Amino acid sequence: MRFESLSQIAALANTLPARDAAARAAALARQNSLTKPPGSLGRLEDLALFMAEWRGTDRPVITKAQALVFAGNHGICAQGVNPYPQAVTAQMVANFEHGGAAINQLCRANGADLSVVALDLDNPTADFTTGPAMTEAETLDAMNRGAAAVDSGADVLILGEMGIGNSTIAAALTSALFDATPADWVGPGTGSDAEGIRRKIVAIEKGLALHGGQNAMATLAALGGREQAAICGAVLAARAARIPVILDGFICTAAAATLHAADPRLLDHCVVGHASAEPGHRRLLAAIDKKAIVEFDMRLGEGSGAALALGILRAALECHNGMATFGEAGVSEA
Ligand SMILES: Cc1cc2ncn([C@H]3O[C@H](COP(=O)(O)O)[C@@H](O)[C@H]3O)c2cc1C
Ligand SMILES: O=C(O)c1cccnc1
Repeated sequence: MRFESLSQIAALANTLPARDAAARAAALARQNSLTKPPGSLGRLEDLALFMAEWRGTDRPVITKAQALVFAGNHGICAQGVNPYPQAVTAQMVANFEHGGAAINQLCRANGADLSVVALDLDNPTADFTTGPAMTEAETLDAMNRGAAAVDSGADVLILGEMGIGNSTIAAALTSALFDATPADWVGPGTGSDAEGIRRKIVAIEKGLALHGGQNAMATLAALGGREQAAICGAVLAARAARIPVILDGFICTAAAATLHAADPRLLDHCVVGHASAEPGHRRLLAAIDKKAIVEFDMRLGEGSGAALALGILRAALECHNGMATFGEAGVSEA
């Protein structure tokens, strides 16, 4: 999949694959024949049907789970919005590569193959308080790198991000896309105090004054960053290959929410792994009408909440595929 222009993105909702209603119906029929009262596995049943309708089979399996973490650096750090220095982005990329980060452990625990894609870390995007963060060409390049990283042989894709300062980027995007009250979207990120949070709000207000009122993809270019654009590219490439996606916390979901603002159908194949403790995430989940799989008071990023939720998804499919039917087990029905 290659993106040539930002103005073509919204219309992809008309041409990309849609849910397979027949596979979903067949999976539901199986589910209702399994040795349990109908619906008694709650959201595990919803997840199995979600996998069925995107994989196009009544017995979906996860043979290969791919996890992708995109990393980028941000000019907005010049506004003092980040407690940690920008150098931490590259240092954490090295940590991912050496297996020392939380995401490495959560991928191993839940059976995902992790790749990290560092996007021009030595060349941060522009400070959006003084001009657009990215040109259209830079945005498209990052989207294409995100799309190219997707393994079309995967059965599920976990997405995450690393980029010091990007909790401000996420709140800027959600303010511009959903409602222009930055104070409703900003939070501590890695640990900003009240003064730091005030600096975030001021920076976002300046960004909205300069770049507000544009369409969703132009907003991504003006206020977003490379890892946000790469997440959008990966979400779309996954859709083209009918690969369901697990989004992570506030920052990852805010990136993908750009696509929702372009056309809500573009996120039909995405679930949200966890509800982050970053306060804007709850509000964002309501705005895009999605319910997180788990709520574990995590606020890390890196794809950590999505990787944790992969374990739940695997459990859902073990039940769906492995349980006996009433007939097979000789159990009496109601
Ligand atoms: C050691 C470390 C590991 C991380 N892993 C993810 N993040 C998370 O924190 C950053 C966003 O927060 P802020 O906007 O406050 O900079 C992102 O890089 C995000 O992935 C980390 C942050 C740190 C410091
Ligand atoms: O929810 C997130 O994605 C998040 C929250 C704080 C810091 N980094 C990421």
